[in-house]
Amino acid sequence: MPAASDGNPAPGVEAGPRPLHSLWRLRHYLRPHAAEFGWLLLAGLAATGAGIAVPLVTQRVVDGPVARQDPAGLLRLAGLALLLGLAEALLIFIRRWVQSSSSMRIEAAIRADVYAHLQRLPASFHDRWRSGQLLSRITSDLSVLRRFLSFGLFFLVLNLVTYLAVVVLLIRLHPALGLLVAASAVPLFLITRRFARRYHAASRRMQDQQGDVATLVEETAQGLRTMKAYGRAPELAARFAVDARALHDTGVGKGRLLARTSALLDLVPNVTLGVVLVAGAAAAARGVLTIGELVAFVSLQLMLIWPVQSLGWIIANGQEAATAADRVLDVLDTPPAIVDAPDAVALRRAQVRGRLRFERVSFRYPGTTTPVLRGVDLTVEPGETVALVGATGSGKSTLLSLVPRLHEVTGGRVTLDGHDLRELRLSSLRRLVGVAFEEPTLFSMSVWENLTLGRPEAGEDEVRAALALARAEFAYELPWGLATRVGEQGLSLSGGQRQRLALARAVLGRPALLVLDDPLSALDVHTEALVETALKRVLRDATALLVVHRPSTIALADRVALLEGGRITAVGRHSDLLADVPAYRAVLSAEPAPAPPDGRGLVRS
Ligand SMILES: Nc1ncnc2c1ncn2[C@@H]1O[C@H](COP(=O)(O)OP(=O)(O)OP(=O)(O)O)[C@@H](O)[C@H]1O
Repeated sequence: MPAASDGNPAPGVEAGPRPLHSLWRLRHYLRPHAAEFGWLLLAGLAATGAGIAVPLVTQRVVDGPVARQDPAGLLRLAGLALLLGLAEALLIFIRRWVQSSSSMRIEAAIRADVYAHLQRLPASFHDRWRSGQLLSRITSDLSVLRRFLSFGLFFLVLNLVTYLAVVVLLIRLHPALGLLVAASAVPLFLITRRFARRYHAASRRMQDQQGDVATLVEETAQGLRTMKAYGRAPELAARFAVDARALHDTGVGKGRLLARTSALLDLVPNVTLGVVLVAGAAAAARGVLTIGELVAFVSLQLMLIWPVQSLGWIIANGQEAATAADRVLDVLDTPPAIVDAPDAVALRRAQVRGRLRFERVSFRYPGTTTPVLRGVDLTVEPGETVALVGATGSGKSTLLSLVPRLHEVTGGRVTLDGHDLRELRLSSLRRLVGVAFEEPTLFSMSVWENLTLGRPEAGEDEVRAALALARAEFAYELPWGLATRVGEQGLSLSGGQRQRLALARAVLGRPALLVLDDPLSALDVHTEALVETALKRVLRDATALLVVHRPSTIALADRVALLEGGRITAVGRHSDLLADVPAYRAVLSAEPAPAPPDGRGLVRS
């Protein structure tokens, strides 16, 4: 669900005409565990059977040995009742043992699939979805599903079977009273139907609100420093209070709904029991029913109280599971728009010369009407470095993101050595392209793991070379060297250090294409000069497209392309463009111009 509607699902979703449909669609996760579930159900049914048999034994005790004053018969039947009790306890134990392990495995399997699917989804999906909503789907929604699979579903079947079996026995014991008990299912059905509808809507609302709260907490944790620095903590706290209050209110509403329904569900069997006691006693007085039969009837009827009482809880659990399934399927149903073509080919590094061409490329972000790129033509020759220059928001980063196919062109094509990128296997393409984004994201893992993200097989020498190239040897000085875990998003490192590690990651394994979004922006002048020298060496081997914000970085490029209004309006050597293209001069003079120490940068026009 897109951010715009997160936490505020469409009424159609709330009123979901087939809330169980989504649950049913997840049935294939149960299939590998069908045998376990079969045994589980068998054990449960056998335990219930043993439980139901006890009142029937009691009937024999009352009408037999007790009436005839026969101690030997009494002992036999008491022994039988004891055995039935033991069997029931043992079967319940076995059921619980099996139950938890299989449902945990199912939860793990769904989680693995959702996670894998999230990784296949295009960047545009993640642009639109709030991370907290994804987080809550992959954690709390899956726990809800597990609870349903391990308890709700099981008890739903078991209690229904118990109910039917007991009602049949009751009708056999006394048809009229038995039918009265059977008729009590009608109000139960009406109560539960109404409850199920209302609870489904409340569950969806609550699960979406949980996602909103998770999003807010996550954003707060991520942007804590900015928020504090701007003194926005009170506003955030107020926003949190509003969201948390809404979540609380929905939770309380749900609780009340469940409580009201449980009270009604309680009432029905108890009223029926009262009627049965009176009518049963009258029947026993008339001799239509033996005392033993009356005792058995009432004991059996008491066995219905728990299945009926638990009905509210089971339906609530089922509805929550149905909404959880809805929400999980929201993700799983989103098609991974960027996938391998059926006949996609893999290119090896050695086969690639590295001629990158944009041919009449257009691009529009999903859900927007204005194209960001419109008919971009640009060729980067093998080994050449082209710098992209353009006003902020002109689409430079967007253009770069088309190379590793993070977004897909909406018109025209991008080719590598004449191959349309869409004809290449994604895995192959992404190994050929080294990328470093404007925001150098590092993950909560070791420096080594961060560096070898795209090339897990990289050896020590390659990593050393990449670190040297990016002037990131400081990594060896960290407390545990390359095994040092960098904090969440690498916050324990400085911006410049993070950027250098991200650069080392991009150049690791000498990719054929380098796509760097302002690779030197966070470096101080001294480090920038060092990295620049090193980068020049890397850039000699690779075809590179760089987004450049700072005039000094243009020194890295052989040619510069000016991006304006979604088109490349000028391409050439920096000095030529500077002399001939006023728009180029204007863009550069608008950029913050550091004074490069060696005067390589631009003279402001
Ligand atoms: N995920 C997105 N969804 C919709 N529009 C987007 C998205 N990302 C960027 N845009 C829009 O596309 C345009 C180009 O953005 P892009 O980030 O490519 O520009 P840029 O030239 O790299 O900017 P900057 O120099 O500030 O980094 C902008 O108008 C931006 O608002």
